[in-house]
Amino acid sequence: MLINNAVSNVICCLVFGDRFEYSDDQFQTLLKTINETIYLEGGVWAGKYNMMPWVMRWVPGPHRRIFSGWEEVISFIKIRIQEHKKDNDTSSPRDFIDCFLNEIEKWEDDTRAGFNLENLCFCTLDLFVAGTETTSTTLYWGLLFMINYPEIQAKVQAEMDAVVGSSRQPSMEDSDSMPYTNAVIHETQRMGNIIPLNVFRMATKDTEVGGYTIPKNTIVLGTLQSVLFDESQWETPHTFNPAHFLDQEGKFRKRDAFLPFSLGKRVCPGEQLAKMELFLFFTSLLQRFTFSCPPGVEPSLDFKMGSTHSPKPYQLCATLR
Ligand code: HEM
Repeated sequence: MLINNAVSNVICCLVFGDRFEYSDDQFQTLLKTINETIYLEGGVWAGKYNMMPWVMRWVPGPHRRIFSGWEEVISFIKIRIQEHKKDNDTSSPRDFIDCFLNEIEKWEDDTRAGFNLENLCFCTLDLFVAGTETTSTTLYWGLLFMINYPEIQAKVQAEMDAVVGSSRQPSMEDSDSMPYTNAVIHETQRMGNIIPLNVFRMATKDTEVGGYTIPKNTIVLGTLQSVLFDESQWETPHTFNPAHFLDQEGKFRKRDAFLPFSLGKRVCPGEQLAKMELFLFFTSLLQRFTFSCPPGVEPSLDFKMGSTHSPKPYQLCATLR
């Protein structure tokens, strides 16, 4: 929960202009709701609902919690928007909501521009949820890989000690001097494969792709798992191997098949922010702590599959370095 809250605070500052304390029970409950709802959305009950909504609407089951879950998050956002409306100073926007409110005012005569309160609510929801869940889940994978592969963790820490030391915090400027750590973070994203099926999209017009015709309104899934584990692209696709991102001299190398953020027009708009967060959180944690399995517990890479592919809850020991 601490990592989830810390990560969420980054996007909360940008969107709501505020962070939430680790002791804020209401916010902790909201994070749990987001977590559970995203899990349920990828489950079998949600699948049944999508196939037969006219029947499933009346059938009891966990799929009903998906609706109440999002209602809870939307209510939270609506309250924040109302608060912003009360004290928004158009000459000095504080955050995403203020900027959007200014655009609503600017475009009030043109309804086609799309700047209205409903869109503000759903754009805020997208940024808040996407910015919270994905980066947290990637960090859970990162720490899980570190307790499964302590020798890799030791190499990251050795690089950290040489480049950053222990008296200051790591910064993005250190990133280029830390190829091994960068390779480990990239390999975490590849093997963590947190959005294997990508986000569902729909063809807006008849389209030709690779000789196939995709009629208008067809739902399209550009699966990311197929590239992240492509046997023609990766030397050891099913093994956690930071060398995938290192050349002969140990320098960082980019790979064409590294597409956890997808690509094209709908590529993740949070890619750059997420990359910064992953580097800063991961390095700050490994600078201060060594992570290991609790005594008597066998390390495992068990996962659960909802809308995201995430590790099953696990315990770990954090020993101060
Ligand atoms: C490790 C972290 C992240 C991963 C792996 C990730 C991955 C993705 C992927 C695969 C998509 C779908 C792209 C497509 O449809 O082709 C997406 C969409 C999106 N992401 Fe991220 N994301 C991450 C972090 C973030 C962050 C921090 C934000 C917040 C700024 C964010 C905001 C969004 C939004 C708003 C969309 C929907 C964009 C649209 O509908 O056009 N993501 N992300």
